[in-house]
Amino acid sequence: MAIFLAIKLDGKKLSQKIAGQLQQRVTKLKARGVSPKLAVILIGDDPASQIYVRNKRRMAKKIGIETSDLRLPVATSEEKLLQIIAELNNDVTVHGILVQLPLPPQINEETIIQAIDPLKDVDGFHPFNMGKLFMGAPYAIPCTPNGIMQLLAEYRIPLAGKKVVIVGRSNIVGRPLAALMINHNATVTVAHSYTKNLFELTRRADILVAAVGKAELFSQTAIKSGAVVIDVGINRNAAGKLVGDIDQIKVADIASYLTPVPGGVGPMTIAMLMKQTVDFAERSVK
Ligand SMILES: Nc1nc(=O)c2c([nH]1)NC[C@@H]1CN(c3ccc(C(=O)N[C@@H](CCC(=O)O)C(=O)O)cc3)C=[N+]21
Repeated sequence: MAIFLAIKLDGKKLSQKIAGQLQQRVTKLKARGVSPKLAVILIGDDPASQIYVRNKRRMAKKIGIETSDLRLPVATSEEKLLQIIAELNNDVTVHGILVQLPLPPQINEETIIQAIDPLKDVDGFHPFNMGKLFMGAPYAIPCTPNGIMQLLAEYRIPLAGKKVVIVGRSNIVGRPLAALMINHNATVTVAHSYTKNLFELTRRADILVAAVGKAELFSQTAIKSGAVVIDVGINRNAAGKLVGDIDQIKVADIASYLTPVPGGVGPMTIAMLMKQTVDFAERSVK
């Protein structure tokens, strides 16, 4: 039996390298009188969103991107949020707008996403941007899928003709990642909660992406020897420890490459958010 000791796909390290490159671009922009600015709106206290906000602010500071974090009470009305978005859309000093998901039940997610100016939509969730992405001509790209693609490129992992299985069909990860993988000539299968014989399917993947939010769901029997494994999950296990959707210790013995949790996809999501903000700021002066 072939025993691989998986090579770590180090998102933390790559995110720091990207931060260094962005720092230089920001310096140039500032010399031209443009200070890249990202506006973040957080409603309520979703735990994953809290981690995101904290790490985001830290990386923005390091790069020199201005952030304005707006924390609103859980009871905020849809009307109020729409009014704030309209102000940010019209504010020429703001280059990127991000509304943290999930939203409380009184606010319609689709209405909010459609209210954001597509040209300031750093998440890439607006139907304009999703449509462009699915047509193979993206403008803004959702940050987590983009981070995964950058990580695979950094480690020179080929995609053309590869069997990619994505587990999870969310608008944030699964669907846009499927579009990106198709654009890179992979053969893509998207699995979800109705998929039958899930592990039989995942065992055939050259590249497996787990984005279901179930602590350590995938172990050795779910993975082909030598597969590339991407763990998008952020879960707490019974002991309260931060774990992914992959049983990391067991899968490290058979995968060829594996993203750790933490330090894999998470930091790449933030790096891509920063990159997209700088991209938008540069486009505003070109
Ligand atoms: N509109 C919107 N866009 C999002 O992209 C979005 C969102 N809403 N809502 C919440 C989720 C969650 N999310 C995370 C991103 C990075 C880390 C992250 O930095 N993870 C570190 C955690 C390290 C630590 O524990 O501090 C890591 O994996 O290494 C976590 C969570 C983005 N999301």
